[in-house]
Amino acid sequence: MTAAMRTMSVDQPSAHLRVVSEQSTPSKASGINLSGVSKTYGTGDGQVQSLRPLDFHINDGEFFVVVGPSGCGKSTLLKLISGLLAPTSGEIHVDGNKVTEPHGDVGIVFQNALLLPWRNIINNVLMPIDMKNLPRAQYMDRAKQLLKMVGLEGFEKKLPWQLSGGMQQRASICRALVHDPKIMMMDEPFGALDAMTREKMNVELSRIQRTTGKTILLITHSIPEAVFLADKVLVMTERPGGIAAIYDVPLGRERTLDAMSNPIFTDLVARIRKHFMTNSTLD
Ligand SMILES: Nc1ncnc2c1ncn2[C@@H]1O[C@H](COP(=O)(O)OP(=O)(O)OP(=O)(O)O)[C@@H](O)[C@H]1O
Repeated sequence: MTAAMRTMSVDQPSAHLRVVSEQSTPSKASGINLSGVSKTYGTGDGQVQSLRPLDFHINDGEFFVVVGPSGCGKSTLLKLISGLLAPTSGEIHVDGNKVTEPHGDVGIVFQNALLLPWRNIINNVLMPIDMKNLPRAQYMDRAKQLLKMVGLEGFEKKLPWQLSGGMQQRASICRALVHDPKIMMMDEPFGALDAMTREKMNVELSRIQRTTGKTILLITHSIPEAVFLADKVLVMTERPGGIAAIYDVPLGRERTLDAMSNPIFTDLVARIRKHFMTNSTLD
C-alpha cells in the first residue's frame, strides 16, 4: 500500500459510519495526491515544523473538508496544494502533474470576500481573467451565468459595499470559478458570516458543488459545517499537523438543512468532536 492513509480514530465507529483507514492505491493520474508531504518553516527564532509527512488522496469531484486545531497547519496545506508554498519533503500531484509552482487549475476563496471596492461586481468576478490576460468578452457570459447561479443576477453593476457580507462572499465564489478551474480551495470561507447566513451559504455551496462537479478542498473550524458539506472529512492533529482520521460522510449528495437532524450527521459530528475534547477547541 503506497500513500497509505494513516488513521488513529479515537474509538470504533458506529455501524453506519465508515472510517477510511485504508485507501485502495490511488491513481496519481487523476485527483490530488500527496505523498510524504511535510512543511517546516524557517524563522529568525529557528524552525517551526508545521506539518508532519502526510499521505492522502482527493478524488476528482470530491468535496474534501479539513478540520483541525488552530495552528495545526491547515492553511499551510492549502498553500502547498495550490503551489504557493514548496513542501519541505514529499510530492504533490494534481492530475498526474507534480506541483512546483502556482497553477491555473485552482480557484481560491478566503475568509473575507476581498473584493476590490472600486470595481463593480462583474468586474470583480472577472479579476482572474484580467490577471491572466484572457479575452474578457469570451468570459463575460460565464461570469453572468455564475452570478445568476448564486442568486446575484441584477447586481452586476453594484459596488461591493452595496451588497451584504453573504452576497459578497457569493461573488467571491464566482470569482474563484470564472476561469473554470478544476479545483476550488476554500480557507474558512464563511467564518466571518453570521450563523444564519452561514447555514444558507452551506446549502448554496453544496448545490454549487453538485452543479459544477468541481473538486473542493475546504478548511473550517466548524465540525457541523464540515460534516454537512463533505464527502470526506480529514481530521488533523495538533501541530505539527498529521492525520488523526479521515471519515466518509454517507449522507448522499442532495443535502438540505434537514440532513443536520439525520442520526448519521449527529453521530459523525459527535465522533469528530471527540478528537478535540481533550485539549483543543473548535466551534
Ligand atoms: N510564513 C510562516 N513562517 C513561519 N511560521 C509559519 C508561517 N506560516 C505559518 N506558520 C506556522 O505554522 C503553523 C501552522 O500555521 P497555519 O496557518 O497553516 O495553521 P492553521 O491550522 O491554518 O491555523 P488557524 O486554524 O489558526 O488558521 C503555525 O504554528 C504558524 O505559526
